[in-house]
Amino acid sequence: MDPVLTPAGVRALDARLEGAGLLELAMEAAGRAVADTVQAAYPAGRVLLLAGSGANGADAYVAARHLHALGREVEVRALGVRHPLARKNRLRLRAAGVQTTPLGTSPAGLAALRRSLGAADVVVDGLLGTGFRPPLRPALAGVVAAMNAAGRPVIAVDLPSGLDAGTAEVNGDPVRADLTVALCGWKTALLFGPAAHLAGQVRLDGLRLPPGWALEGADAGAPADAEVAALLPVRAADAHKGTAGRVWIVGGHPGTVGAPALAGVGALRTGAGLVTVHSAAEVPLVMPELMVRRHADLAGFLDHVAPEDRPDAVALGMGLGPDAPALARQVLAWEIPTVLDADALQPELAGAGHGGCVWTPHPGEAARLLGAPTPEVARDPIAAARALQVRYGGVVVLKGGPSVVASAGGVQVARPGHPGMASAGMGDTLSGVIAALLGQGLGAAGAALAGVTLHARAGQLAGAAHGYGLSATDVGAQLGAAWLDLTGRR
Ligand SMILES: NC(=O)C1=CN([C@@H]2O[C@H](COP(=O)(O)OP(=O)(O)OC[C@H]3O[C@@H](n4cnc5c(N)ncnc54)[C@H](OP(=O)(O)O)[C@@H]3O)[C@@H](O)[C@H]2O)[C@@H](O)CC1
Ligand SMILES: Nc1ncnc2c1ncn2[C@@H]1O[C@H](COP(=O)(O)OP(=O)(O)O)[C@@H](O)[C@H]1O
Repeated sequence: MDPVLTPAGVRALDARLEGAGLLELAMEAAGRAVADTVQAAYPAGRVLLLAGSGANGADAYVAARHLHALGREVEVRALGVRHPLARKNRLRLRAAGVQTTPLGTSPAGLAALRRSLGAADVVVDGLLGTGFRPPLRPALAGVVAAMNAAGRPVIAVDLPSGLDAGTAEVNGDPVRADLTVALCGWKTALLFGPAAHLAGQVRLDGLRLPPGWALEGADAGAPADAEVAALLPVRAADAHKGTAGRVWIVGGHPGTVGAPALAGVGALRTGAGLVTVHSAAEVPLVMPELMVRRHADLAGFLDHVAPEDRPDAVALGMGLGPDAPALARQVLAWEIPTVLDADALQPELAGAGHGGCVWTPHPGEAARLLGAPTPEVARDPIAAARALQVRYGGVVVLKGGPSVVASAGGVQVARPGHPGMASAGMGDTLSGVIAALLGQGLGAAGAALAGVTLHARAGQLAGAAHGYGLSATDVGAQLGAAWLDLTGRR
């Protein structure tokens, strides 16, 4: 599990590393990782490294030393040093034979910088990392503008300078990186929204930490594929449809009858043994394996389901219309594993969740549930998911690219899917996927995390064939392959 760290989490980790005498080693590993990335991605040509005065700059000095040792032509332009390890690593760099040039911010200094940028084949941005507090001071804004105008490939150390690590929002005009080497953990800015677009391709590297060190102070965890795969059920050879999970989909309303059908496909393709769609509307039979039942009085039907006839899991709300909250209350009273989606995501259900339920809002629905503007949700999806979980109970999946799963046990950020998934019906499929996993015995948090991961993987597989023409049906068709892929059996 990789940690997702806030700036405060980084400071706490810093203090811990320093206390253990490991900070210098962490910096050495960080700089080396940056140098290796430069070498792998841009193996030839002149490297310009820009070093700030804090530890981010120190990492750049270390990277310069390693690149020099690899035989690369390096130029280092640096601000004054404030951090003791920046001073130490600058001395080491000089001792290794590389002189540094002051990074001036006056018109003459910027002109010199532009000449250096013009002569560089790749630029390393080690100006500002997690110690940056917005807004960017005007003196450095000129430096960043020159970097962006130069059009050279940029590799950022930890995060692009001018990005506030703790938010997905972009203020001002930060460095636009092609690659970012994240150190010791992910940051919100590297994962979500417009901030993440500025980081380019992100790879996590640096010092291997003792287990739990970074996670202890982390805002969230980002699980590896193997950790998610371990959650998936393994079916006995003599399993039958009655033991593989009986799932009900409750949704559909005139005009939105496709939504429950897509959820049904999602459930079938995620291994549910028996899937029945219950609707007040006429739902199309998109797969003959689905059972579809139309009810003139859906509430009355739910009222009269005997406990022994209830399914193993329910997904409710997809295209269900205005009666969704009342119907949700009926099903929640059964206290069986339940996914609540779309029309069931209403503020009046605050506090109605139980330990077996999963709420699956997208940012707009999350904003409605929190009574907050959507940009506030988008700014910090981890905080929003956590707030939703506290208010609604159970487990919350805040959907997006990537999705966040919040439970009483903590918050996890799943792997992202494919941008082609930004199309109608994708969330409906996901609700069926999660319900199928609940029906196969996973707990709510496990089903939510495994569900969004399978769904995202299926999106990637289908996206490779369909690009932006991706449809929820295409994603549904790849769910089985995604399962095999995630478990390494493909
Ligand atoms: N444990 C880990 O994860 C490890 C982390 N490591 C590294 O440490 C980095 C964090 O280092 P850090 O804390 O020294 O801060 P950093 O990002 O260099 O910035 C500080 C400088 O920014 C300046 N500054 C601030 N705001 C500004 C503004 N608005 N506009 C302009 N300037 C502004 C501020 O200036 P001052 O206020 O001092 O004048 C100060 O000089 C992290 O990103 C990673 O690279 C690795 O070494 C390995 C282990
Ligand atoms: N750009 C993207 N990258 C990755 N996944 C995405 C992206 N856009 C949307 N998704 C995924 O697609 C689904 C969209 O859900 P939702 O908006 O509820 O769709 P609908 O209501 O039309 O069914 C979510 O699971 C989300 O994670």
